[in-house]
Amino acid sequence: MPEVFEDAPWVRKDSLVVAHRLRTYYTIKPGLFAKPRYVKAVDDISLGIDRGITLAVIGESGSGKTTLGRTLIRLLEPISGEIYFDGVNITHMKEEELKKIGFRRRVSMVFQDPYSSLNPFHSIHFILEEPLMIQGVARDEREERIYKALEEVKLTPPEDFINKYPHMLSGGQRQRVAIARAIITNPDFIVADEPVSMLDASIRVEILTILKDIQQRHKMAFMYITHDISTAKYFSDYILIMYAGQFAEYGPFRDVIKNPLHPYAQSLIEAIPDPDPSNRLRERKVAPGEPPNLVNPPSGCRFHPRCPYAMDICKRQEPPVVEARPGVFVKCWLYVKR
Ligand SMILES: Nc1ncnc2c1ncn2[C@@H]1O[C@H](COP(=O)(O)OP(=O)(O)OP(=O)(O)O)[C@@H](O)[C@H]1O
Repeated sequence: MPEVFEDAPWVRKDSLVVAHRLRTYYTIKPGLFAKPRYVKAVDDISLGIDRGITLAVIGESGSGKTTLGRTLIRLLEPISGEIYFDGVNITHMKEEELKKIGFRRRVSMVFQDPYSSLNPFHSIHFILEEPLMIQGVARDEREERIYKALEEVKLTPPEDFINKYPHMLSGGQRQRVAIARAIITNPDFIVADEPVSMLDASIRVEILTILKDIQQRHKMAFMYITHDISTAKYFSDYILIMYAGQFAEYGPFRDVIKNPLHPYAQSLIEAIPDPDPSNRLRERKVAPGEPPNLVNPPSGCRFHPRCPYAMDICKRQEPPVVEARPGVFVKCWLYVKR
């Protein structure tokens, strides 16, 4: 049996990407002499992602998904907890060390906005060549890899695209270039942060299919961040539902979607549009109210002010994470045997 963390038994220690009790806070200084305050954007998250596996991270806007993704690839430094990548503790490594161990080559990110993520003054050729030059890849090999990456994202024939500039491409084509740039260094782990939310609905599936094909062909670990569960179904193996910077529910994707346990997960999943027209008038329970302020989150369970099942203990004490069904972990007092 692979070893798991005793206090986070859903996380295998030998996964490619491991986060253990991760906390990332932003510091805000309201004035020169005022005491700093902290936005608890990621507050005690543990997860593991294996090679060839996609974890969908779902939650409302402001729930800490982007902060989590950026922390895992060390664009941010956590204030506590640990991050392991391929067995190496990278939690507080300096940039030079991260480069030295090849971490920067082995991870990459696809951002939400294909309009601002590509430098408008650089040609597609340069955008794709730059990461390879930084790595010291020889010229002939660079050309070969640029062509291959464009073919992988189905921008073919590549000659039609390499000399173009981002403004000459559609939103979908730009996002394909962003994906090509993300995969050109052959990473082992990709964080895709809402990669299709700014694209026209008609091309979302196409882009998601490209991502899925690439992820499977190269057996990458993949983190797909979205607030839209219906897009995650295209390729997610596991799902982590976050609420207000914290863990709500984790488990196999289909299992959780079919039978969510956390009241927040239930309200999110109930809110997915139903393709069956006969169900369109069915009432859907979306949790009323707003997500909390993460500077001063509610006591106890952070979801209690919006929870239809809130009990006294939920207001007073933070719930532990328990295995409510085999393989499905929930941070909710409803499932704690007392
Ligand atoms: N640089 C920053 N400084 C201070 N607070 C920040 C910063 N970036 C994000 N936050 C806050 O941290 C919390 C989590 O934000 P984050 O962007 O990680 O959430 P998210 O779930 O990805 O939301 P979205 O889907 O809107 O991007 C929010 O309250 C946000 O306002």
